[in-house]
Amino acid sequence: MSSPRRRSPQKTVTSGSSTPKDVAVDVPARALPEYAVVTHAEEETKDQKLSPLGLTATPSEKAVGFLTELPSSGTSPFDPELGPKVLSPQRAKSSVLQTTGVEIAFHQLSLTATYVSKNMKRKTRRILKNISGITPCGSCTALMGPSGCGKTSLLHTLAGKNAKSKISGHILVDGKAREEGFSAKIGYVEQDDQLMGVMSVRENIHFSAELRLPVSISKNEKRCRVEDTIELLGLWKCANSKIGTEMIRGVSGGERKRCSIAMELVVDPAVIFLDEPTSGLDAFTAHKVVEILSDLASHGKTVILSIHQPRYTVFKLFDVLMLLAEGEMVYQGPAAKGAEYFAQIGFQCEPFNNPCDFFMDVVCDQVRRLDRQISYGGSVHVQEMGFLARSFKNSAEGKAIAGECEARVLDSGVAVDASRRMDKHVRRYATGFLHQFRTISRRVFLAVMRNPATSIFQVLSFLASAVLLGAFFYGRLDGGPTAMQAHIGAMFMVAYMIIFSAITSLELFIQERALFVHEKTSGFYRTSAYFLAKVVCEILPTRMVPTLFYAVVTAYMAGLRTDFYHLSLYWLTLTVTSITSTSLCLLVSCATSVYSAAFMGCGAFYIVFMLASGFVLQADQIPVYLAPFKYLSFYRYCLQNLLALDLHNRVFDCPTPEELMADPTLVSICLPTGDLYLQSQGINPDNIWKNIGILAAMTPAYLFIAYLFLRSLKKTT
Ligand SMILES: Nc1ncnc2c1ncn2[C@@H]1O[C@H](COP(=O)(O)OP(=O)(O)OP(=O)(O)O)[C@@H](O)[C@H]1O
Repeated sequence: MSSPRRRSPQKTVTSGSSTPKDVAVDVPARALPEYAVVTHAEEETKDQKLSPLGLTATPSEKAVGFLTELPSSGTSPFDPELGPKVLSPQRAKSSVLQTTGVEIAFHQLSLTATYVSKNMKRKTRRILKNISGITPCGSCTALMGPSGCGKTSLLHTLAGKNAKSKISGHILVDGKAREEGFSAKIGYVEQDDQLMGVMSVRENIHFSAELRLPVSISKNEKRCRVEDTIELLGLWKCANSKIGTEMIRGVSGGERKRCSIAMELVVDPAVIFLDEPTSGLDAFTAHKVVEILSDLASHGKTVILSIHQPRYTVFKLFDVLMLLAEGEMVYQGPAAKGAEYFAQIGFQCEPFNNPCDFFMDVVCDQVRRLDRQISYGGSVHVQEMGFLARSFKNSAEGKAIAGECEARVLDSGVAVDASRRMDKHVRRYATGFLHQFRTISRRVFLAVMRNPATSIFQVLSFLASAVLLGAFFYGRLDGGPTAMQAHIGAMFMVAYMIIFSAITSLELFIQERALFVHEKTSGFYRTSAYFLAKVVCEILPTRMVPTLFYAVVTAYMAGLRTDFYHLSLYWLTLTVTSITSTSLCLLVSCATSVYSAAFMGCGAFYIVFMLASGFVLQADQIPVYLAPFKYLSFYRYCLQNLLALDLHNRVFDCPTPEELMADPTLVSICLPTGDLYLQSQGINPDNIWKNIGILAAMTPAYLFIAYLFLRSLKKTT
């Protein structure tokens, strides 16, 4: 695509196919939408319109001023389906459209991230540079700009989701500092849909309602809200369909996105933030999604979204456009007036060019030239650097916005930088710990049951390995001359399989990590409630039940002791070992989001614990500095128990020297009694409960460290 041509300032917009390319004519833009300035007197009439969602608009409190020029209603010239629909009056009273939006103003807002560079040096980077802006109440504001210009960072900052970066400047909500509990008033839709794949659309929305609506709202009312949201977003056809996972076919991309919006809308927020809600959607679906958002704005909600180069029919739906480049504001105002503004500063939009493509060409061209000059080591020409940002700052529009923002800050009396301190308190939970724990537990339990990887495959894989192990040792664990070696080998393998099978749990948490971070930062629940529910409803049952099958099958097939005492202690030892090794996996998966790193980390721990167990190398052969691992080795405690249970009071028929002479294949480790072997390894058969106690005590220690890691998980910006 060619670079946009910069010309001397003109106040007109070129238009029409018959107009020669470079001639400016005085006609209103051919494809720019008609805009109507809304006054309070007209508002009543405007609010009677039927929106594309089919709702009768509720009175909205549109701000007055240049930013309130809202698109007039009307059928899209491009899409006949977008015309008004007639609906029953009941739907006009949707329970999720009760809260009207708020105005968000930000003044001199800067964001500086600290990060560790490739050469391990601590560096800082200014992502947003002293920008000011206003998103009026009941408007649909689009943040546009090239990749990396700071759209997501601005969304995060306004939503109070920036946990690590340094923020300076002011953020005002309806002219006041963001108050405690601001997060309860907003909805934030991430770029990647954060939904529970094994749950249905309705269940996902219900989960959000259960946790984010106060307990004072009755269950019935919550259900009504869920149904209203489903109705409003046109999700009734797929309401009972699962979202979908790698193994379960689910709903379409557009339905997923609408479900994500529904999860936020169900709490009736005043503001909805959306990070690139159309990414990955086809043009028609993207249009439908933005149409819904625009409609929510016309019903009073404040909608702020980031978007990449939308097509014109989508662009027409935006009320306010904020164009960013390199962390600076290069245009802000009515979306329809963008082309006019750029013409004023010398960039002319060609006839039939999509204004969005044009804006992006202008901005990207500046960024490209900057990049080129920087990468060739040349100095950046002062005129070019920040030309667009400077032009906007000096323009009448830019000055008007800066003036408005400053006036709001002065009126509010909020001290400088107060917003950063306040960010720590914007999150407040709508429900208590017990309610959160119950609701999350229900979801975790359902997810475990519905996910074949945690339910049927888990049991089948334990059964399969038990049958295989049993088959190898079938008939070998008698009291014959070679049996002792077989007994030791069998116990060694049983412990090995139980410990290494825990690695399957790594993936489960890593997959859910982004969902957890989203829900945590959106104020769904406390980390502790989530963590406890995960341990009680996922880790415990998915380890206890399969190990029961494993214990029974291996004991009977291999010929271990199967009386109640021995079998139950055998199962208990395997269960606590499995839970402990799974806790270690959880710890590692909380510490890193990279699956291969977590796999290697866990594998390394298991190997070290095996080597330090005293069965591979004798205890006194382990280097002193590695000796502490002996005490942490759950492999050691598990194997000691398994051997004690199997070999204590067992007698072996060892070959005599004569028999060995006659049949050299009988050469093997053989002691006349199992107790002699236990003694040689320093295993006390009376320590079975002690070992189980030590294994059980390790679990909370690992879980506590995992919980601390989980608590520290935050957004990276
Ligand atoms: N924690 C951080 N440390 C260092 N740099 C960061 C951090 N967070 C964001 N950035 C950088 O800040 C810039 C803006 O990031 P941001 O995600 O806001 O851009 P964006 O406009 O949303 O991009 P895209 O459209 O590609 O999603 C990027 O160059 C990004 O690499």
